Amino acid sequence: MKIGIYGQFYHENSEIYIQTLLDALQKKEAEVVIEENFLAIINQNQEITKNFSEFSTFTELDSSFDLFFSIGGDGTILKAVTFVRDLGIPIVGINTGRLGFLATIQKEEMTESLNQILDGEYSISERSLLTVETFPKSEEIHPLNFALNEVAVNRRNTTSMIKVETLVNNNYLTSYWSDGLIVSTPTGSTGYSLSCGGPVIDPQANNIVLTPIAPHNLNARPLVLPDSSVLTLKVSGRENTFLLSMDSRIATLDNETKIIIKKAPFTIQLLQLHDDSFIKTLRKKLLWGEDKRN
Ligand SMILES: NC(=O)c1ccc[n+]([C@@H]2O[C@H](COP(=O)([O-])OP(=O)(O)OC[C@H]3O[C@@H](n4cnc5c(N)ncnc54)[C@H](O)[C@@H]3O)[C@@H](O)[C@H]2O)c1
Ligand SMILES: Nc1ncnc2c1ncn2[C@@H]1O[C@H](COP(=O)(O)OP(=O)(O)OP(=O)(O)O)[C@@H](O)[C@H]1O
Repeated sequence: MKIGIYGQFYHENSEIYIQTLLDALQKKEAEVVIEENFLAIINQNQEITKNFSEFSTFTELDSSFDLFFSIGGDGTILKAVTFVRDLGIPIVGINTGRLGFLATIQKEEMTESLNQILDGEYSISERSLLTVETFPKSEEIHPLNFALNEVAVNRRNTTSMIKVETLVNNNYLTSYWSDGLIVSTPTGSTGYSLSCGGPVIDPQANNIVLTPIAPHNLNARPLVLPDSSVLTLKVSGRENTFLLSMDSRIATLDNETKIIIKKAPFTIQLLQLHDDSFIKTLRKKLLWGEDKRN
């Protein structure tokens, strides 16, 4: 069994979870490869007797890996996606962060969950992504021109609204006068899009959602589309530039840049324990069903 491990940060209670994971993998005689910066942080903070192999970029990973563990919160999982990309390696999120909406394992249930996973007792939740192309081409967005949660355009360095001219499959839809516009996947529908009034979309639904950010056109509402839709955006406004975000990554683009957003040709496999489900996550993380009247 060949395992990749990635984390962004190390804080007071990381040690126990990292050691628990390494011990469980050692018991299974797994080959463990740790992202080089994370390995350096671990070595600075805790005694590790074994010399682990390390990787630094996507190019050093391949489909021979069986699992890819992300130790942190959702932000760390989003960064882990930039290593795994289209390799089809199942991602296992261990939540040592705050919300941990995307995580597979909550730290309190780590040992039991790890045993199930290493015994193959899990399923895969396949998640669609979005890709972005711009004209003129922006080197800033490449090579990570994809997003698991959402692609968004936002005003930059101004309190003035931007205008987001939006076409769906080359048919003019509308121009959003707003702080910005979110194009979200089902996975991202519980992230930024939800905070801006977007709907929750089951990850198995083949949809995307356009959610405007504080739209001034008061009749503007989130729009759910088939994920086969190709979107063309063109931003203008008082400032000469605007922000394009892909999950946690941002780029500054010039007004009038043509942005093409469509479904990515690859998916991300999020590992899911047998007794977990999206519905259960809604209850656990968004506290659905917690109404005292129930
Ligand atoms: N106002 C907002 O709600 C807002 C603003 C910016 C970004 N975000 C989200 O944060 C993501 C980046 O995560 P980060 O940790 O780097 O940023 P962060 O540190 O600002 O945390 C954003 C919060 O959103 C949660 N989150 C991220 N993806 C989620 C998802 N798919 N479903 C439910 N909650 C999710 C994270 O757990 C975290 O609590 C973006 O992709 C975007 O979806 C939300
Ligand atoms: N800029 C930072 N500097 C230091 N530690 C950070 C920083 N950002 C996040 N962390 C810590 O690193 C861990 C992983 O961060 P990550 O962004 O993945 O999770 P989070 O955003 O805190 O949690 P979640 O995304 O699940 O709400 C978290 O426990 C968090 O406390």
